[in-house]
Order: sequence, then structure tokens, then C-alpha cells
Amino acid sequence: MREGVHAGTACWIVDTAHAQAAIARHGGQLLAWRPADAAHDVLWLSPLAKRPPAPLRGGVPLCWPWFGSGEGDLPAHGLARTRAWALDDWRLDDDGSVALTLRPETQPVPGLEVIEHLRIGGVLEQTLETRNTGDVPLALTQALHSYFHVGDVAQVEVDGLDGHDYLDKYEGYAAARHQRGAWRLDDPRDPGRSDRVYLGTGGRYLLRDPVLARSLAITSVGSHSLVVWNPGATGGRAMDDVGDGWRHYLCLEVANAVTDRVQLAPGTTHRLSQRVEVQESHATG
Ligand SMILES: O=P(O)(O)OC[C@H]1O[C@@H](O)[C@H](O)[C@@H](O)[C@@H]1O
Repeated sequence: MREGVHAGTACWIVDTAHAQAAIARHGGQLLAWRPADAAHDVLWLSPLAKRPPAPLRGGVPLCWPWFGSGEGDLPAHGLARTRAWALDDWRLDDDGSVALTLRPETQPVPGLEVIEHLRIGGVLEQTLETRNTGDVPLALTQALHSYFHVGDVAQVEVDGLDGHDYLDKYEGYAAARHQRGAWRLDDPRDPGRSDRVYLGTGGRYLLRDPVLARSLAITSVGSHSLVVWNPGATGGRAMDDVGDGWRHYLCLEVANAVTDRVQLAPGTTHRLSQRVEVQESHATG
């Protein structure tokens, strides 16, 4: 564990026999993670990413304490991703993983305390822990906004959503739609793009990528919603920090979003977690 620079941004760098990773001070944002035996980076970081104080496009931005548009002048996806974070503590576990605890240098919301726990090894574990330190109940929406690196988003499939309802941002989250089969970008209802919040989800997802010849197994705890976002060609090119990069990522965001709100009574804690494992496809023949 050392301090360094990754993609031009001040980071904590993990480099062990099991994995490499970079976590930005800006937003406490995991920018890169790659198990030692993985052939490709697991996370996508835009080559066109803006610099702090702008949000960084890629890795795992922390959307907190709200997901999506802010009220009035408040920024999209909350306050955590543009704050400076501090490293509280780190340790090397017996299995060779590095465990880190981070928190914003200044907590952005009075009465709420947010802490990020990361465990970096052959498997990634990430938790956003929120405690209501005040004396009134507070509601929270949030997401681990993972940009997963894929070979070609038009060729991947996501399991774990069949039979679930979703709300579509392109429809103002107005009407529930029903998913049949695996998620694909070429879904005939809304082809070539996706901005959906799947509800009542079970927390087990598989992102199958035939081009990179691997699958990513994602499990979540403390979440009953999954955001699936890719802007497609037209939408991507309209975003100056995405451009043609839209083809190389899919956002699968374990979340508490839209109707999946967390109600935090005074003195209580909520944990939103994900675990990500890379399953390389073995060559045949
Ligand atoms: O550009 P931002 O604020 O990082 O948001 C990126 C995307 O984040 C997703 O979570 C939203 O569902 C999309 O609607 C949004 O475009």
C-alpha cells in the first residue's frame, strides 16, 4: 500500500501478489482493480475522464446520500463522489488481501456518517456503511456505480434480472416494465441503450462477456435494486467524457434507488455491499 498517482489522479495504490488496485482521494473512488490472474482490467476508466473537482468517469463512483438528480441546485448522485476522502486504516489480511477503511475528510451531511470499506484481493469486496448519528429519522438512496470493463457492450448479457420489474429513466421512471430473459443492449423495446432501475432484485448477477472470454459474478447485500446503464452510441458521443468509450463498459450499480429507499432511524446503520469475482472462460480444444 502506497500513495501514488493513477491516470493523473492522486490515489492509494495496492500492488500485491494477488491484485492491483488504485483508489482516488477524490470521492474515495476505486478507479482500478485487477486480480493477478485476470487477463484484463475489471473496471473501465474513461480515457476522457475529467479531473477533480469534476466527478471521475469510471471505476466505482460512490453515489451518496442520493442516487440520481439532486433537488434544486444539488448535484446528481449526491455529495460523496466529489469530496476529498481520507484513509482511516488499512491492513494486510492472512489471505493476502488488503483491507482499507476510508471516510470523507469532512462528513458532507450533518447527522449522517459514511464510511467505505474495501477488501482488495483476487475477489473485490466493497461496502458503503451509513450511520444515522442524529436524532431524527433520515431517508437515503445510494449506489455503488460500477463501470465494468467489457469487450463490446453490444455482445454481453446479464443474468439475474429475468422476471423482475424495472423502471426506465427514459420514461421518467413512470411505469413498471417486465424483464424477460437476460439483459441485452439490443432489447427490442429500447434498443441500443439502457437506463433502468430493476426492483426487488435478488442480489446475484452474472455479466457474461464473450469478447473478453470471462464472466463477472456480482453479489450484493443491503440492496434490492440494480441500475443498468449504458448510453449507447448516440448518448455516449453526446457526453464529452464518454465519446466512443460507451462500447467498452456496462454500469451495473448495486443500489438503493428510486422506490428502494433506506429509512434510517437514529442510531442505526445500513450497509450496502458488493462482492465481485472474475470467472475467466477456459479455452477449449
Ligand atoms: O453523468 P453522471 O452524473 O455520472 O451519471 C451517469 C449516469 O448514471 C446512471 O446511474 C444514471 O442512471 C444515468 O441516468 C446517468 O446518466
